[in-house]
Amino acid sequence: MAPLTLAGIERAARDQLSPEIWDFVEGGSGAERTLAANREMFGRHAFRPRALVDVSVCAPAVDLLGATLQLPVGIAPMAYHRLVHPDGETATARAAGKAGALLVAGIFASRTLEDIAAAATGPLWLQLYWLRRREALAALVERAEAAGYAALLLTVDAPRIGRRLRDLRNGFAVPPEIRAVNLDPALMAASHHAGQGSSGIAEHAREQFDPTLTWADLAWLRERSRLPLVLKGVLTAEDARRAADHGVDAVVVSNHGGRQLDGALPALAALPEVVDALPPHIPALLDGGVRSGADIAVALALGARAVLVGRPAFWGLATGGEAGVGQVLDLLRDELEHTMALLGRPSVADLDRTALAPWPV
Ligand SMILES: Cc1cc2nc3c(=O)[nH]c(=O)nc-3n(C[C@H](O)[C@H](O)[C@H](O)COP(=O)(O)O)c2cc1C
Ligand SMILES: CCCCC(=O)C(=O)O
Repeated sequence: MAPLTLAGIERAARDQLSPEIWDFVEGGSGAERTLAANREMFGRHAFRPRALVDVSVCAPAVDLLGATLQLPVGIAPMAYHRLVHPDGETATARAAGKAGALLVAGIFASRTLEDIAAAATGPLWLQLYWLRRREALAALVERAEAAGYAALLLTVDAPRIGRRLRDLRNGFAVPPEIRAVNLDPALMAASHHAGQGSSGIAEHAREQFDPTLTWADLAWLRERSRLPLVLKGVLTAEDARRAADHGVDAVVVSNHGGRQLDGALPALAALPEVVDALPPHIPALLDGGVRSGADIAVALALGARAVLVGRPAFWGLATGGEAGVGQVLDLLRDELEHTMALLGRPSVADLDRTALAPWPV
């Protein structure tokens, strides 16, 4: 029987992957408090269903940066999809396209930007980290534009890599056959060797990520590209206002799936203050702990335009390649439509804060 929940797909994925790769995918930083809290926050909300509403058609489509998403879901940027399946990002792209979802390809994609774009049939964005080697970034931006990427997403919560204790214990390094093929191998060498008490990922970031990045640097990206700019990793009203002041086109409310600052606000808890601080024309997306269609409904009701899912896409990819990612997205769609119907809110426009109450116990 097909899995009935994402948790079922998660269990199957665990059986497929080596313990080191499983820990890299599932793990958070520090005591994993933020990782756990991302999930727990969804349980703090109760739905306030309305009766006697015609719900014969439930339509979860939304507009995002000029495109229509049939499903208000994107696949969060994740490094190295080939860690969990030999097809990697092209399989993810095909599945996202079929489901009407967005794919955010990562700067550390293990397939070329051009191959991913060729496989994509829906909206596609490229995620960037602020590399010291700015000419490598400039080259990626140029390639992304030429290949038809629709937006650039800059991740701003990772001036260095969080203390991911599982990876440190495992001495995690990216296996040599899996490569960030869009970057010069010399730039990526550190990722493939774990130093004493470190991980390849952490070493690589120490060497290559530029922690001097500030708001003033956004102009550099703007000068090189006319693509919309999205910031990922905004958790406060202050930063939301600054993003708006700097002409950012959208933000992702995110703590990087609990992998960066442990103890940081759960993403869902930060969402209302960010939404309230942004002018209405700048959408906020949310990621971290979204594991069901009901979770998506909660995020939309609190003002998110769409959500991103990270780990669940890897569970699907690990268990069934393109079809597995498709299964994850189809399940999310079924659950979301089901929630909208029983909640008496058949369109996304009906999903507002009146749909929720604090869980009463
Ligand atoms: C294995 C893995 C790799 C990731 N790689 C990146 C990355 O390269 N760039 C980035 O901005 N975020 C990265 N993230 C964070 C995701 O984009 C996203 O913020 C997070 O996974 C959302 O939480 P969720 O996994 O609970 O859905 C990664 C997350 C995971 C699990
Ligand atoms: C240097 C690769 C970082 C990938 C990442 O962002 C993550 O694992 O969360």
